[in-house]
Amino acid sequence: MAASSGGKKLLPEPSKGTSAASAHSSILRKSSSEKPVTEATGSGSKSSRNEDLHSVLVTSVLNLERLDLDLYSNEHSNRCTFTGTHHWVPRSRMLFGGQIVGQALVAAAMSVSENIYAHSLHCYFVRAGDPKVPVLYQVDRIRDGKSFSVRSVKAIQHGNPILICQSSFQRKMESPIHHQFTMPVVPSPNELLTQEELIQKYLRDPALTEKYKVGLTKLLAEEVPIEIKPINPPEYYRRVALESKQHFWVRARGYIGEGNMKLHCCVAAYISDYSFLRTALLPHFQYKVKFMASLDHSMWFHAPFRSDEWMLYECESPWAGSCRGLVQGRLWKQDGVLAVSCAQEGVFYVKPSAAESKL
Ligand SMILES: CC(C)(COP(=O)([O-])OP(=O)([O-])OC[C@H]1O[C@@H](n2cnc3c(N)ncnc32)[C@H](O)[C@@H]1OP(=O)([O-])[O-])[C@@H](O)C(=O)NCCC(=O)NCCSC(=O)C[C@@](C)(O)CC(=O)[O-]
Repeated sequence: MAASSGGKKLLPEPSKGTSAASAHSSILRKSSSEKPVTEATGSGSKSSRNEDLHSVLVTSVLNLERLDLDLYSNEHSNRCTFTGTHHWVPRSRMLFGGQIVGQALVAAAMSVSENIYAHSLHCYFVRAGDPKVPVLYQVDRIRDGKSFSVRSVKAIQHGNPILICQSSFQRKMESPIHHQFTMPVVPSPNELLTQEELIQKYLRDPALTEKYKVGLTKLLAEEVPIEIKPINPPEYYRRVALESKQHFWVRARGYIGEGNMKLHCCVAAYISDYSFLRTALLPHFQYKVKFMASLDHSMWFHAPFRSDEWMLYECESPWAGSCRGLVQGRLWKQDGVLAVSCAQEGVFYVKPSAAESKL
């Protein structure tokens, strides 16, 4: 059940001084009781996706259990992970950064009132997360002002912080000052293959070497809870220096439903870390990664969006050096509205790669 784990309803904590009764409904509960939504266009046509399907990101990966005031655990979603509902754990075997960021935002959002929304977050990944044990999320209520509230969340494992995340929430406010860049012109999602279809296409290449067949088959077996449609994906076997830019359409698998902006922000936090850092590696095909990890992750939420509808993820890396790389991203709605901006720095330790062809 999206709204509870172990039977406990996940209610945002009553802000101090107000009774639990006035606490707002869980940031998860609304989505599970919502009627299935029609497709992205909202055209009222019957959804072409399975209407009983809930996004696994909502029903487990971002589903926290309340242990005490401002203290949560992801044990339930971890249990799901260990009961075979596999969630994406990167090949680096560290706990996926996007999952910890998304869960930290869920925990922070449960401590603020319903009528204010996340507008930014800034995190540091200070230790590698252990996918084999639960994560505790400790929320510190830094300040509640008239228009803004600030929270600090510590994600803890084995008694040590693995992530520190500051987030800020704002009451809805209108302003005459507004501008945004123009969305890049790219093929629409229905003109493109999914990541899985692309891998199937590569695997049908009779000239592909066994080694790459094994790697691609492993990639295909990963149950990534995100649907991805790369735009102009590099030819898998071509070994050329590419510009440090990539675009792909992304959306959460399954539906989440209208109107639960806090939840869509948490899902976008998960999605934004997928393949983000690799943008900085695109020009450097002649090196093989020995170790790679995100050091920090920042997001700014500009306008309402649906993380279960196709969004264009525009990623670029303006700089890399000193074993670090900076990546910046923009999530665009299909109607051209800039919904989210992201930035992240990562650490890379590399070695020259053997100049073997994949064919
Ligand atoms: C970032 C650190 C590691 C810094 O912490 P630190 O203590 O300064 O770490 P370090 O620089 O001393 O070395 C850490 C490890 O890097 C390797 N290493 C070290 N130097 C070299 C070298 N010259 N050449 C090759 N390898 C090297 C080596 O394995 C070493 O491990 P150790 O030997 O100490 O057990 C720490 O703060 C940390 O682990 N933070 C958490 C990072 C994290 O978990 N990020 C989120 C997950 S990563 C992610 O989700 C993105 C990803 C990976 O999925 C991207 C993607 O897949 O697309």
